[in-house]
Amino acid sequence: MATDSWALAVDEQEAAAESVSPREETDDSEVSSQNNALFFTSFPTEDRAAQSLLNKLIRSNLVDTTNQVEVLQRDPTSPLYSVKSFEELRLKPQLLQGVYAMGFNRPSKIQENALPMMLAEPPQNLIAQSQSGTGKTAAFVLAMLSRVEPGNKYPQCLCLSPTYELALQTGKVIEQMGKFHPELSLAYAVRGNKLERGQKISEQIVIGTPGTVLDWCSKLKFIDPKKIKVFVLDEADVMIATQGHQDQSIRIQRMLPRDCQMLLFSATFEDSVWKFAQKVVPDPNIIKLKREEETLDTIKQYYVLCNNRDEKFQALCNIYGAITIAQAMIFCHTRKTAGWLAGELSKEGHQVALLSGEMMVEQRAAVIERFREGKEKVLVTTNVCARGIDVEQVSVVINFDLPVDKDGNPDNETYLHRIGRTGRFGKRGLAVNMVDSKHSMNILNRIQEHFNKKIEKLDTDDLDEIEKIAN
Ligand SMILES: Nc1ncnc2c1ncn2[C@@H]1O[C@H](COP(=O)(O)OP(=O)(O)OP(=O)(O)O)[C@@H](O)[C@H]1O
Repeated sequence: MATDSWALAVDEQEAAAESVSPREETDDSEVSSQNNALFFTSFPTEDRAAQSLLNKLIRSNLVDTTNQVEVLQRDPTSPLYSVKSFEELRLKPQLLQGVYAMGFNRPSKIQENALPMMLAEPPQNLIAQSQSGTGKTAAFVLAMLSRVEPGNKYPQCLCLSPTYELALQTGKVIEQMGKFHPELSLAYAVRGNKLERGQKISEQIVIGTPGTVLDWCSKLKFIDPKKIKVFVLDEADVMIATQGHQDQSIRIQRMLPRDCQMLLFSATFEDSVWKFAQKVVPDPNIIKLKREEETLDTIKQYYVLCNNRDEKFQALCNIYGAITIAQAMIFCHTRKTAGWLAGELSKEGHQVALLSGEMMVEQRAAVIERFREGKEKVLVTTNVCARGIDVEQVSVVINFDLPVDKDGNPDNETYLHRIGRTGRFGKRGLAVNMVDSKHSMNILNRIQEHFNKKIEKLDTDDLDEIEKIAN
């Protein structure tokens, strides 16, 4: 594909429209004098004595942070492996405190490799790929927190997320990691955060979705883009490959100073997107995975043969009947199927949450929050939730429908992001794909070929077999 025609055409199909809903980008820049305390955060200092004790316990390993992670962080073939400690990464003391308070013992591979590049002087650009759930967010958040000058009360770091709920999630990570830096503050440039016209914001870090950030930088002038030192694109490939996001991101980039540091992160980069990224980011450092490294061995992948939707539902019930599932995410192709499935699961007595693209972004964020808190154990969704969402307890991902693009071809990137909602940071995960036709078997085979990874067949009528895969 030529680099100038790489952008995906606006997707006509409902399913693709879900992948990144444009909803959060519509008309979110109205000006009002509403109270926005929710969207502006300064970082409080906590009880330091208690915190320092906790830090010591964590460092001395008296507070357990799952054995599995410990083991993987010592395995050179694991993406969590690291030879360095956080101290060796030369983070500021307040950030070290933040990192340890979050329960992190050692950096992951991407953190160990990317941080020195991101913190080098003079600042260097970076395009980085690392598997889902391996700590990319923490990596670029630490870079931003390291680069801001707290005494300067204006935005210096700008981070773009493709969706409202991801922006909120990343914002929470910034707040947690920066909480020992009381003089730092964060603004959320998202739909619903309405400011007085003419206001200049004083927060040093801004996290937001592209449409709102663009308005804040241009039309509304809440941010002076010329003062931005670090520009982060999270889920960079989807930002580049989605027409609306791409236009907005490029327009923001053009307003930034020439020497502004650009950091692009994602778990996946389709070839044409990767080439484009290299074109728009001057002299980047590059961290790229080989194709066979993209999938995580900690996520076991299976498929189930069915003949129709009802059989897929029955297979799902059998899985639930055989194994204990902490929390599950189930992906459907359309809102309609997601709605139907959520209804059927509820009838079976499951606590189900439904999340799809037609919901208001605030509603979507609330649904995710309830799911994160464990109020619902099953989240039925579409591609709108395929990326980035980090809920530790998700032990199973079900592809009720396999991910396909608008031409009906396998959407390998979405597949990887969907199954990556489980198996976060060394946890074990299970991904089950429902295959209901020759066509979907063909899709599955092509996904296997793409990643050169065998997806095993599972007979869901055999309860013993299901039990085995969960062990
Ligand atoms: N060094 C670390 N030690 C322990 N846990 C960590 C560390 N770094 C990150 N984590 C945790 O691992 C989980 C996954 O991290 P994160 O969300 O940053 O992954 P990601 O690579 O951005 O994933 P995705 O590709 O899905 O967006 C989070 O819950 C995070 O708190």
